[in-house]
Amino acid sequence: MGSPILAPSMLAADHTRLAEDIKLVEAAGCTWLHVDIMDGHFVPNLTFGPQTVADLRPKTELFLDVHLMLAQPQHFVEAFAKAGADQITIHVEPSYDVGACLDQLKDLGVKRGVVINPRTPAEAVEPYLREVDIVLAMTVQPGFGGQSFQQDVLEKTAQIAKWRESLGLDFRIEVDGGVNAENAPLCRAKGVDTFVAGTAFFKSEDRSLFRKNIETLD
Ligand SMILES: O=C(CO)[C@@H](O)[C@H](O)COP(=O)(O)O
Repeated sequence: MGSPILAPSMLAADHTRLAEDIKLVEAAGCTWLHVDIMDGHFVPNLTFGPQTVADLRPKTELFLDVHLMLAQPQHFVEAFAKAGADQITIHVEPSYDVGACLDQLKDLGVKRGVVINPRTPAEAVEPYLREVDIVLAMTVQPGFGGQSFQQDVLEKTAQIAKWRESLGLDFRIEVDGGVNAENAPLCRAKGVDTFVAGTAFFKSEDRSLFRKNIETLD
């Protein structure tokens, strides 16, 4: 299991002043930024496009963890990779060739991962474990920030962590949705090493302490 990393979610930032809010992420000592891309089809909301990522790229050295919540991600991975994403994650639920899209990501030279929704079984990511840098288990139904953490998802992270160990792999396991300082230790105990937090990070009175609390979990 990797050392814990906090990835603040840009969804919870002020969308009219993203560059300034990213400085809050940097000032807290974070090294990652989670960027949610929504298409209004796979999820009932809209967020950012490749241009947003391209405009942010020269303004920060944060590792851009771009989560594509798209019905047809294969048509957009190149644009986001060229815009400067460091890592791109794609959902397994929509109808498209996930393996081929992971191949596209490899050719584009970015880190790559697969994502499952709360009600999608862990077995859905099993075929891809040897290829990915990260598996993201959503702890809320994707589409909106500020929802309640679904603790039963941790049974899946524990299963995925078992596969990671038995196969001798070193991909990261990430959770996203309702993550806070209270539930992060529970996640850690179930194999999680990457913690996305939107509301809990941006609303925190001491963001630096919030980061330290996550990134010093055993
Ligand atoms: O992908 C999503 C929501 O779909 C998340 O990344 C949220 O941005 C997390 O926000 P909080 O639940 O931490 O407020």
